[in-house]
Amino acid sequence: MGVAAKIAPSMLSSDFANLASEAKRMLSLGADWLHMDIMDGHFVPNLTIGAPVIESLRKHTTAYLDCHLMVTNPLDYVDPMGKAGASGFTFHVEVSKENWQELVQKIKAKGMRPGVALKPGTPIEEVYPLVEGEHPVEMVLVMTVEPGFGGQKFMPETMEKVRVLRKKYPSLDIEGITHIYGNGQVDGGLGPSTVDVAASAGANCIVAGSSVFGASEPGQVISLLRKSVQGAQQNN
Ligand SMILES: O=C(CO)[C@@H](O)[C@H](O)COP(=O)(O)O
Repeated sequence: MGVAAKIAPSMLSSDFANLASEAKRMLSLGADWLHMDIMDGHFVPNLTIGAPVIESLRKHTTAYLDCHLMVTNPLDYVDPMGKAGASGFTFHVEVSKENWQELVQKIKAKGMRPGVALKPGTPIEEVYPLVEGEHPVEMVLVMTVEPGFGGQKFMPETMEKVRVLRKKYPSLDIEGITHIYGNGQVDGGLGPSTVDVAASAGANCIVAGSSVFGASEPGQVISLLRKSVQGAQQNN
């Protein structure tokens, strides 16, 4: 049995004017996590939400808020995001080469779960020290599109990274160890037609925005994504 499947609708594709009700709708349809895309208009060419919005949403839900920080200076966001009630804090390896150890320790001290993300062009080797460090990250987010926007085309070539990651860290599939090394998460362009590829490569956390929010029956998409992860784990 593999690491538990986590289906995380990307709230970037929701109606931001009705964020609390959109969040509740997703949870009632079976979502495990809510994926929150924090963008600073600098690390990526788009500007979305920050700690004040997380704080507002937190008043309406106890759900796991899986925050993906697409920002140039993640360290500046640790305190505000912790105070706001973020659950997971995933920063980008490309901007954290010098200070990831400090970052991880501060994220944990604020009661959040640290994760590291990498862009499609970043070699997977760059996250190894963070997974194996004295203070390890608990999730690796493999971007399957260039960060910045929802609704982009899935890049299948990124799947090799997921495969390598699963092979290198077989303990990822052992329950309990999960909470030390955590999950392999994939983000971007994932919908019913691409999830099987990601799931069979070893991803167990599935972030999907446009395919969930754009569906006439989003609950069916969430359950299909989950079945894909569970099916792939049974076949491995
Ligand atoms: O991080 C990002 C984009 O930068 C993602 O969270 C996307 O927003 C996922 O949305 P879809 O690709 O599924 O529409």
